[in-house]
Amino acid sequence: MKIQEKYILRCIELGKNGLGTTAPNPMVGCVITAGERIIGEGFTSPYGGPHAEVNAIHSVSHPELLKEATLYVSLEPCAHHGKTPPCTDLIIGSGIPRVVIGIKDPHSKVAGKGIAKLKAAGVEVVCPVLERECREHHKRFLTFMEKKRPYVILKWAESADGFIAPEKELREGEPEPFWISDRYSRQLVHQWRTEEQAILVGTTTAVEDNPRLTPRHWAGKAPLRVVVDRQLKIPQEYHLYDGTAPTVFLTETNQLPEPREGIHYEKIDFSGNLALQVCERLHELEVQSVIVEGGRKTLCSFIKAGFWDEARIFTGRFPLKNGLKSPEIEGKEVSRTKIGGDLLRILEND
Ligand SMILES: NC(=O)C1=CN([C@@H]2O[C@H](COP(=O)(O)OP(=O)(O)OC[C@H]3O[C@@H](n4cnc5c(N)ncnc54)[C@H](OP(=O)(O)O)[C@@H]3O)[C@@H](O)[C@H]2O)C=CC1
Ligand SMILES: Nc1c(N[C@@H]2O[C@H](COP(=O)(O)O)[C@@H](O)[C@H]2O)[nH]c(=O)[nH]c1=O
Ligand SMILES: [Zn+2]
Repeated sequence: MKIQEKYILRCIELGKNGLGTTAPNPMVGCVITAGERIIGEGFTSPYGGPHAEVNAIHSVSHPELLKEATLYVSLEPCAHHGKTPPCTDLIIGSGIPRVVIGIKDPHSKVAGKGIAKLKAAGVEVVCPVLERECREHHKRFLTFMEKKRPYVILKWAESADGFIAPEKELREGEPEPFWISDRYSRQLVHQWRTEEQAILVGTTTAVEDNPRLTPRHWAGKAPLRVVVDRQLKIPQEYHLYDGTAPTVFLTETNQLPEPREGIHYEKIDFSGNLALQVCERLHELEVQSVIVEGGRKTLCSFIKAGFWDEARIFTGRFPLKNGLKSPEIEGKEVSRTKIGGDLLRILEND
């Protein structure tokens, strides 16, 4: 079979339309070709809706062409009944003779069963194709399945001389964030918040900044707010208790306040490795990705445990001369971009 890698790249582009809405489902893309023409395309609908293959097959306006078509898909089609029926059944039923798959699905309910089912029905299958690109695209889902923890994105803003917060004297008055990065970076951060399932901060950040942690400057879904609060010292009149987004407090205390809508408490063990405890609990809660937005102690506990995948670091234009040092981190720098007056570096944990 002649495989056209460009159609798998197109699947990846299509799949990106599902960023932030499909989880815990993967954001799959699918292209159907007949000869040299694309006759159908689709991507995963928001969670609970049809999968990419179903949307692509239903987008074909001349279904008789399916008998000679090739279906390209970034991830192995499912073979099990989940919230929707198996995609393999629809592919086989529609008479598509060839399927080109980016990568196998590690989900225990699929893991090769989709490919086996297609082959058993006489469908010609090719897999993997552009494996590196498909793994990068499906990194959140794959990390969750393979490492049994969410994909972890560390994020902070540091001054030109490497501080993430000024000295206490500069922060008199109401608790609120001290802005180091500029408004363009802030908008980008709000976009990122809509792309991940959860956002996490440490106790001191919650107490000193009274953050909202919502994506107010970008349209999209607010992530689950997760706050480390061992002894529940964050005042209940703070924004994290305002009910504007579901919020989980990770605590060790049994004395929980009166229940409030959207506010949940999860007990974790604070005696050991915090990052490990957090990752295990988020895995149980089916959270596939989390942005850790500080502060220093919290970021350092994830770095020390090696539980991070990306670090997104803004460097502002101005020095602070003193204050709280930014975390020390080693990783492979994959990009450097100017965002307004700031420099954004992205590191990967290699
Ligand atoms: N520029 C930026 O991008 C950002 C700056 N900041 C700034 O950073 C400052 C806060 O940073 P920092 O003081 O390091 O505090 P953190 O926000 O990281 O919170 C640390 C606290 O969380 C609790 N905690 C319990 N166990 C652990 C553990 N194992 N690891 C980490 N924390 C644990 C502790 O509180 P307890 O003892 O009560 O249990 C600890 O003191 C603030 O001034 C904030 O404004 C914050 C975020 C981003
Ligand atoms: N100071 C600082 C950041 N601070 C982070 O943003 C949180 C505030 O979020 P919100 O209340 O939703 O606006 C704050 O608690 C901390 O986690 N972020 C940045 O991109 N740049 C900055 O200079
Ligand atoms: Zn499916």
